[in-house]
Amino acid sequence: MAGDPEDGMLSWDESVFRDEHVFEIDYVPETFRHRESQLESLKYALRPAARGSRPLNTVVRGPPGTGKTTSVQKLFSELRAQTDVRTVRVNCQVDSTRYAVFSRIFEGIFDYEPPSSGISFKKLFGQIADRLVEDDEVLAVALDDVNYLFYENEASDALYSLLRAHEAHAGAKVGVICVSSDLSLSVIEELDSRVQSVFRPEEVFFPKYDVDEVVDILRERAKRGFHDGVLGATELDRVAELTAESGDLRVGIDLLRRAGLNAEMRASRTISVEDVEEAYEKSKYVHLSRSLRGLSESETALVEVLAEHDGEQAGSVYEAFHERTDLGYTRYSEIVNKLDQLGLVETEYAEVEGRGRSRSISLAYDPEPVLERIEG
Ligand SMILES: Nc1ncnc2c1ncn2[C@@H]1O[C@H](COP(=O)(O)OP(=O)(O)OP(=O)(O)O)[C@@H](O)[C@H]1O
Repeated sequence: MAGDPEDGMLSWDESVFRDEHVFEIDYVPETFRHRESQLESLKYALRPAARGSRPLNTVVRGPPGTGKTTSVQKLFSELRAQTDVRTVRVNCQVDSTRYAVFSRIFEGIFDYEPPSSGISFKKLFGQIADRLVEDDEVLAVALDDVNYLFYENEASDALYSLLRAHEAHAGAKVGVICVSSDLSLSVIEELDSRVQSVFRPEEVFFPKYDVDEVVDILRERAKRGFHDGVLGATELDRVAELTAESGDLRVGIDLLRRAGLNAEMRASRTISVEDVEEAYEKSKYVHLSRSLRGLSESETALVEVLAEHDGEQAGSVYEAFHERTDLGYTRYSEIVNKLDQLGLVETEYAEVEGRGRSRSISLAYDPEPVLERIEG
């Protein structure tokens, strides 16, 4: 009977979870191992700020889910706790224009949002810089997922303003950490030459974790999140194997949570390999879900049209897109480029008899999981 501790079954008031929150996306882990050298390099770049000087600009690159954001957040919170350095992290997936980036910085410095209308960029920028000079404070800005600024063609303008802050406003000390998870993007080369001439960043690379590192990190997480004995070594190894396939630690964390829920569904006190395998059917799409969440309405519309017209000619895709959104070919092409850079679609130029070169577009995923996530 359920509830009898002898039969390994969970009763209603029991759970496999000690603390389910540790498997949530925004949880900042207490233990953060295997990123020692990257943290050292970032500290080196930020150290001048602690002395009241401008920090070194830095470009951080690495595939998704390799601890880039967590590293920056850890160091920023240390700086806030121990120094007067101002730190602002901007999520460029959400704030993907120069104006939006500076609005977020304004909010970070003044603790309230800038007026939503009628304030020019110049004024916004001026108020931020004046405040820094007045308070004699150094500002460290992390442009997280900076690749999104590139997709919107806003990266050069945003960086140019940040990098030249001290010229436009004497005494303003600003350093920038650009974080990119798009390895096909060479951050420095893609910037305008006027930006390149003032941008000589330190570079820090975050490689994928190997299987042993994943086991080590997830074991710790499981210890905090599950009760003793819930996750065995074999099951943990399977989770790590599946995680290392993509290299994204988020997959592993999501796997642990879902496998735990599956075990509870069976009213079992322990997670089985089947619970893990079943969980993977959903967890393997963690990256897809994240990419879809950051899309605008018209970008989502194109993904949806592609999923519905899977395998059809580019021409009919454009027509269906135009019908749904009323947008023209130029905007359509721009969106295709962005989805391509995000890895959501694959494009290929091919000779079409009698019509010259044309671009074929296909989804990088099966249509069903894509549609499920858009509709859900
Ligand atoms: N060394 C580590 N120890 C413990 N947890 C980690 C470690 N590295 C990453 N994580 C966890 O993995 C998840 C993803 O990490 P993070 O967001 O820092 O990755 P990222 O490289 O910034 O990813 P993206 O480029 O997709 O934004 C987070 O939940 C974080 O807590």
